[in-house]
Amino acid sequence: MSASYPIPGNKIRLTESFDAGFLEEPSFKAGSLDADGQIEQSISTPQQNAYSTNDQKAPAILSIKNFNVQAAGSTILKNINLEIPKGKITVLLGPSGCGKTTLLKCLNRLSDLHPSLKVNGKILIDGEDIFHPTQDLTKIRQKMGLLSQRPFPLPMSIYKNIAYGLKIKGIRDKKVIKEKVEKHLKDVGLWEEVKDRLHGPAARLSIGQQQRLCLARGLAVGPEIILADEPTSALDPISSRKIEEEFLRLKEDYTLIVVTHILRQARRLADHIVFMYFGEVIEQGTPDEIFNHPKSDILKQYLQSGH
Ligand SMILES: Nc1ncnc2c1ncn2[C@@H]1O[C@H](COP(=O)(O)OP(=O)(O)OP(=O)(O)O)[C@@H](O)[C@H]1O
Repeated sequence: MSASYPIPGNKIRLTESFDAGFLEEPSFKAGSLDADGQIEQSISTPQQNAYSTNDQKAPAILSIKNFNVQAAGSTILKNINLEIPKGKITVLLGPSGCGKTTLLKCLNRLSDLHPSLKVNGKILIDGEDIFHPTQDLTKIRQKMGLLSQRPFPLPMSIYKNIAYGLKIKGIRDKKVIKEKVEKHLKDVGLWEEVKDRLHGPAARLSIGQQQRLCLARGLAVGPEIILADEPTSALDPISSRKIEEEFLRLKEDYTLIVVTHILRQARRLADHIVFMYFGEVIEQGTPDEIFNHPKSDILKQYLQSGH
């Protein structure tokens, strides 16, 4: 894969776990920080702080204000100011290592799992700062569920995977659980495919089906916002399109923030696109603004590279 723009250093992978329903991953392991300071590079293009020229009527569900993340003296995210519109799909776009995943994981405070990350600034949901010391972390994570790159169904039946999410929400009534299992499987377009084997192991589903199951389990927790980190990267094209279709339907009831570096996926999904580079927001706007009228040279180069 060649690119005509410098790719940010990316020697550390994030593979941490999340306790509230969307995924159960192996525990976090951090390697050494890229020492060459590339991510300290400053971008000359000014950041646009308002979200979209065309989306300005959509209320913001999430406000990110003067938000910075540092690790070992290097800047990973620099002065991020974003308003995430409610009931829309916001896509975080940018080359590998530009900080998309870090930003996504700060939104539901998975950053807490990385003592090396120093965070400052504010992320407001319903007017409350999620980093305030008195915040209830469980509530934050219930509001914002994360769907990861690869599906991690729990080692139990399809039915129990969803029931697990419902139990996190405090639902115990068996009749209600049964109804909601069906509802959430329908929400993700999986019901017809699994209704005759609900008590079979989730692990026997295809990877694409497992990803939709994890999405359904996350929905059962009752989030307002769905965070998705390259949710189709492990899937074949047909399964990927199914996830995209479900996302487009889900935005009627939820706000989605999706990390991708697949340009065509961003075009298909996004109401609003945030282009990031070296830890900064370079440009943001509607797909038409970003793809047909890019302003900054770096975005133009990125689009030309086809990544
Ligand atoms: N816990 C951490 N400690 C130190 N550095 C980190 C940590 N987490 C991420 N980084 C660094 O921050 C930078 C941004 O990483 P991040 O995973 O957010 O980028 P990304 O845009 O999501 O990349 P990709 O598309 O490859 O997933 C990288 O250089 C990465 O090495």
